[in-house]
Amino acid sequence: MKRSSSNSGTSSSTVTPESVGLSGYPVQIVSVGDEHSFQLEEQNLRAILNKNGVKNKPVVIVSVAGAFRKGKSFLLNFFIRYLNYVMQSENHSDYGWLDDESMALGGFSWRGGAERETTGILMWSEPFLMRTEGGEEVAVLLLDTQGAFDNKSTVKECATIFALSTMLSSIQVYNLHSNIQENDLQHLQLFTEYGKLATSDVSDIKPFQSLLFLVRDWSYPYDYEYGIEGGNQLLGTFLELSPTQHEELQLLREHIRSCFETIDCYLMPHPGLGVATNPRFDGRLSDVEVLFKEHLAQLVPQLLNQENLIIKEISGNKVTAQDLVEYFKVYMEIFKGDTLPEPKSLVRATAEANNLVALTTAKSLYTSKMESTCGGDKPYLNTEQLKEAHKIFKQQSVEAFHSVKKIGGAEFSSSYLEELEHAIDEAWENYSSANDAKSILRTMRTPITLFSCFVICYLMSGLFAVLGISALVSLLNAMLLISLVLLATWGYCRHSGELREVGTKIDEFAQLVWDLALSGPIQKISDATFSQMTGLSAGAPTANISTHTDLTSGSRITVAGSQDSGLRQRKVPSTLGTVSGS
Ligand SMILES: Nc1nc2c(ncn2[C@@H]2O[C@H](COP(=O)(O)OP(=O)(O)OP(=O)(O)O)[C@@H](O)[C@H]2O)c(=O)[nH]1
Ligand SMILES: [Mg+2]
Repeated sequence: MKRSSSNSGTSSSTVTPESVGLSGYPVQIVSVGDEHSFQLEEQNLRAILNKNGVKNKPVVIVSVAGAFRKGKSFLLNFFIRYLNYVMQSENHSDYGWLDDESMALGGFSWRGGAERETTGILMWSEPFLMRTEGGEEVAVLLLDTQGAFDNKSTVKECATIFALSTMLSSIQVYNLHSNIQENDLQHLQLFTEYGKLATSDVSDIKPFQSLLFLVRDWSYPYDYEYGIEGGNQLLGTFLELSPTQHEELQLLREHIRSCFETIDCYLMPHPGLGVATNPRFDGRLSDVEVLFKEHLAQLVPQLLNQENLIIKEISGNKVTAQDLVEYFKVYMEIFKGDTLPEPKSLVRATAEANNLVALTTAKSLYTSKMESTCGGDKPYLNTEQLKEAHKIFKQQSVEAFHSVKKIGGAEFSSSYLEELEHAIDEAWENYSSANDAKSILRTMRTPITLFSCFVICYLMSGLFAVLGISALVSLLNAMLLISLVLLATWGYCRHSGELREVGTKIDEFAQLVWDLALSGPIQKISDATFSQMTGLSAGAPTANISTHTDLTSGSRITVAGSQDSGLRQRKVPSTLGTVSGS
């Protein structure tokens, strides 16, 4: 996983993570190519999200976005300090997390100076495994983003970074400076349109979860005091709808409120000139204004303590770390164009990823069950039992697919369902032939058949010789010879790996002989053994109740169902709601 190196700024220190004892480091996951194009660093992203112990965990994604040079990375590093402290402390308490006033601030690269520092989008290399208030273990991911409105980025570039981080985060911190301005809302315009479309049919799902307007260097505490109360009063005024407002402003405010589950505002005091203008400032708290520290101590837990962690959800489904890769890929595709995507193509992109994730999850359910039933190291399984297992696991997999709420409607999902069933049927072919290969009978069928022919011909020719029917004797001798030659040739082909077609032809011939002449009697012997052992007459379907062993847990399952299928007959919902499914 490639770590990102901090730009060699013209001014003060950029404190490296290891210099402050951090084992994690910033990883570039979206880089800016020439021509202002964006590139997903998929390998880097997978290296973080596909880690064992992380990939199946629901994710909390905290992103900080906004104008450049406004302390975004600086703030994120206090998030890192807080999360590390809580993870390492006794019973995960955050008490005293800011006590160390002499420690320099490391993590995402930050520094003073006029030139921008952060480019693209970076993710902290170590997800923080935390427990939510409900006790669910989640992976907390931190995203640092390229600042907007600098002299090197196009408007589209800034809007794309902001859009990507908003689409992908569960908590978007919108980092503003000194006040909330009307144009700050313009950035949210795209989401209001997207939000309307994405939730058009299901009003109880909001497309985005938490948006925090974080106003840095707030200088009017006499109007609205520092903190979340003052901030939400300011926000209330700012987002207020009034009849005298222009319709456009009214619509924007209405839609913003309808897009985010929670919208808050926090007013942060100025950290002091030592922070803002001292080129040698290294982030130690002893150089920071007391009031700023006090509000850090309030703001950061407000976002990150376990009661406030917000799990990323898309169309009502929790997103796991490995799902997130699919969403990143689809969104990167859609933002690749020269212009910002239309809201409806954003909805389509989300629907694609949402269905893809449902398909991948359902498919891995099938393969994990089949692996534990007839995987590589499992012994040969009777074909009928294996077929039954396949049917049951396929049914469960389809049900799992349908259980995920979908965006885009049943029509859109049907192609993914077909793809899932096709993939399962393909996998079934492999499992069934792999299982066959384990059956001695199957692998040795050709030599067993040829050798049985040889013995039968030998015995028969002896019998007919005694009876004096010479024509049959010579015929049987010829057949005996042929089976011997075929057996020797087959052995050579298998051993040397040459003349494969000849070997296959001999297998086909032996299969034919087996089906015609041998399988019947052998089947009778095995049925007799089966009824001897179970007291049941083999093969006859039991009226309406079929029992089978749940081949994963080994427990016996009795299912009501038609005589021959032994399957739970369950009607699969035919259509799904446009946004939320069955
Ligand atoms: N005035 C002020 N300066 C701050 C604040 N927080 C950090 N800084 C300073 O702002 C400068 C930039 O900090 P960064 O964290 O690199 O800013 P950024 O927003 O990540 O900048 P880009 O990566 O270029 O987008 C540093 O000198 C910080 O010390 C704040 O709340 N107010
Ligand atoms: Mg930065």
